[in-house]
Amino acid sequence: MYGVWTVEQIRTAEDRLLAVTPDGALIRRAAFGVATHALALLRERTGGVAGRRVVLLVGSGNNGGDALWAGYYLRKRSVAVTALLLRADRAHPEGLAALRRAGGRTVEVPAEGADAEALVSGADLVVDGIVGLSAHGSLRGAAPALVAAVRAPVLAVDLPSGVDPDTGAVEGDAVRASVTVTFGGRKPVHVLGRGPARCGEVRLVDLGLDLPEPELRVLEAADVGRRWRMPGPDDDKYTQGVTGIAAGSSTYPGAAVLACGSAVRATSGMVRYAGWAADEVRSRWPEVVATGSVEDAGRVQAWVVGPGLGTGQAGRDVLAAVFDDGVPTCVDADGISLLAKYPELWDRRDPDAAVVLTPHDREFARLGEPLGVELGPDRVAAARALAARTNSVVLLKGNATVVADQDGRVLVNPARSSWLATAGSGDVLTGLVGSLLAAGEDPLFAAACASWVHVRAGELAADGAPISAADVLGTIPAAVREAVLAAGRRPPLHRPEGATALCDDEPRHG
Ligand SMILES: NC(=O)C1=CN([C@@H]2O[C@H](COP(=O)(O)OP(=O)(O)OC[C@H]3O[C@@H](n4cnc5c(N)ncnc54)[C@H](O)[C@@H]3O)[C@@H](O)[C@H]2O)[C@@H](O)CC1
Ligand SMILES: [K+]
Repeated sequence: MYGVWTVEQIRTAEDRLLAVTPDGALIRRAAFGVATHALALLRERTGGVAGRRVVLLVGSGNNGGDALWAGYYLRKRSVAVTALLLRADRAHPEGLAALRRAGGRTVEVPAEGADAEALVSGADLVVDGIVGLSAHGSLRGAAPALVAAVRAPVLAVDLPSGVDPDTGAVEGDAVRASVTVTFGGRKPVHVLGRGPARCGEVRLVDLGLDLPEPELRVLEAADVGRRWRMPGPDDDKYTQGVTGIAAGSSTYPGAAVLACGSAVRATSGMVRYAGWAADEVRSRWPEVVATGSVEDAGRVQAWVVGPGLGTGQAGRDVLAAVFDDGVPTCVDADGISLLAKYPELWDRRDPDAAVVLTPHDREFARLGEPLGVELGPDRVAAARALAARTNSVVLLKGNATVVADQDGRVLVNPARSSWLATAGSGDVLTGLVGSLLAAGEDPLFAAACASWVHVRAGELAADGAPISAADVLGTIPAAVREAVLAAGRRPPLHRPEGATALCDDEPRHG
């Protein structure tokens, strides 16, 4: 798990450190880190560094100062450095002097006697020091044309210019980097919105900042693997948590089949189905105990309700019956629309039983609007507000998934590809959330671990080509296995000490 700090948190910590460090020491520390990563990139892409052409795009603040100082360090390694000054009158004076002293070339933009765009397109590496933490809005002035002329990999200083530091939003022209070198701690731009796609690989340079509790956290494979419920020698199908799925209809049986399948694949606990698609579920997943109604379903430790349920009276009755059961519940899709349409359903909910809501943007708006919660560009704030207002965990789907709980804790799962944007994908996610809730997981982590496995299973299934939601079901065990192994956990085979451990569903020989 790693932390993500807001721009304000980082600035406060930087100011405290600046007050007790010699003038310019911090910026040189940051710039040295940039230069180190730039050298590695050059070596990787061109096989060397001496004589390679690096162009610095330099804006008016300390971000440009970082780039200029990095240029100074690159000159020490005989790199040919040209700084394009977008605001020559406001370029960082010490950085500029240092680069010139070391033999770097500086060109004012618009360039006199030099074609700035040609310089950019002839570079082996471009360093983006246009704007950093003080950025507002998209690229402007000469910057868009220069950025469009780039042919080489871009190393972004702190963040890709043009991307909003606190939300990752991109509203116009913005840099697309191969590598982003950031300082002190990761910021929201590195994990939210369009940020991850624009940042490329994010590398962190330690500045020795004394940081508070992070605003957001990101789960990694090992965090998910540490929490995943694995059967022990005393477990049976009931003790691992029974997941109930109330989804699908005669019109939409697929939602039921997918949600059941994902719960079946995610844990070895039992799965019950209640609804109008019992025949379809049984024929696809014989291990599911399928009945026609929630009342007949038998005991479950958590419910999934909503996908394919419809938004009429019949769906309303199903949601009411699920709430009456008083167990942790994941409400998705039509379930969310039902809550928006029949707000009195909230009264049926046991306030002590966790609810996880998994809306996409339109469902969020439908539910949030009457409650006075708007979905603006700050998706973290929106998810937090809806979680507090509904006393629930809110998993807001999107390019980055934001999971917030009623206490203000937030976990983010940045997307690494977009293959999961396919029909039925949400049903798979819901089944995962339900199975983790049934296993007794903390609802915030149930939602976030489900999202991690969902994204990873999608990546494994896609492997560079389009996939169906059913394909994602197939790779859930591989994603779980990856997480469990990353956590260094022994798969549950109960083999004698010293024997090679295999996961249960790996082929065994001999
Ligand atoms: N505070 C510190 O000691 C440290 C700061 N560091 C660097 O300093 C950066 C922050 O520097 P600054 O606060 O000076 O500000 P920036 O360099 O981020 O921005 C400078 C100015 O650019 C202008 N600007 C805003 N949006 C723009 C846009 N879209 N296009 C063009 N210009 C725009 C604004 O007038 C802004 O004040 C960090 O991102 C980091 O790179 C690092 O050197 C680490 C240490
Ligand atoms: K930048």
